[in-house]
Amino acid sequence: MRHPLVMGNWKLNGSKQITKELIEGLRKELSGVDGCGVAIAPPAIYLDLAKHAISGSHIALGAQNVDVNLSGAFTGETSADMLKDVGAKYIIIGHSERRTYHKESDEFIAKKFAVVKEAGLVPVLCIGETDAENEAGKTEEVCARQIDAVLETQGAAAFEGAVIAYEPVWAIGTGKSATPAQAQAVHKFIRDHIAKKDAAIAQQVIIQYGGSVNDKNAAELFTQPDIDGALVGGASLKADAFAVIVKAAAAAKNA
Ligand SMILES: O=C(CO)COP(=O)(O)O
Repeated sequence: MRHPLVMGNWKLNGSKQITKELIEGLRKELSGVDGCGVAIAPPAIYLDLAKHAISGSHIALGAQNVDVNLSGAFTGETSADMLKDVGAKYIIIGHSERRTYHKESDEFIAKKFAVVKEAGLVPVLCIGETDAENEAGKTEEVCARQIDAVLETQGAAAFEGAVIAYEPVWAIGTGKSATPAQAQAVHKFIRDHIAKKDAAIAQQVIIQYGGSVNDKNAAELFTQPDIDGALVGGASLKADAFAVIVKAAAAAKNA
């Protein structure tokens, strides 16, 4: 039985003060909420502070990126071992903002996937099509290609305990979420695509939806059978809105 996971991707936002206050707010709002995994991914520089602030709560720590190398002359990078050392568990890789602004390729992201698994951490593999690809009817082709980069190099077993986040690029930060039916169709395609290699692995993989998820639209998204929580950007910066999303996922799970 899959558990939903709601994860906040803070992106390039926050400060020491905001990190402490946001986590304090989340702890209050989420106490007693059960049935849904919760994680936050603050900027790397605040991970250690966040780890202390979430201590004793159910909130897990995530990171927004990782390097493919474990150590050495790679100025400015952060390794999987370092993320593990500070207590991060869920590592976002392949976010569309990194694919776009940092020209990360499917192959490079697949290497990150392997490094994260090797460190015993959980990859959160972001995939999704652009507006133009969507218009051209290439959604499934793009998602399959982005998943195949991992499937064909590491096999279906690599997805055991892993998380996939379907984030259509046109829905990110636009206020224009995919409809529950649209997202469900793609989530089912993704699960079926993995099932062609290994049905059991496909059944257990968590597939989050991401892209303009907020406190108003979350509950309906979570009624869909293949939507296992969400990767939340903007709304994860407000404790009350993020808590509503977590509670909606927990309620859908317990329904
Ligand atoms: O990119 C996202 C999460 O990784 C989604 O961002 P928004 O929720 O702000 O659209």
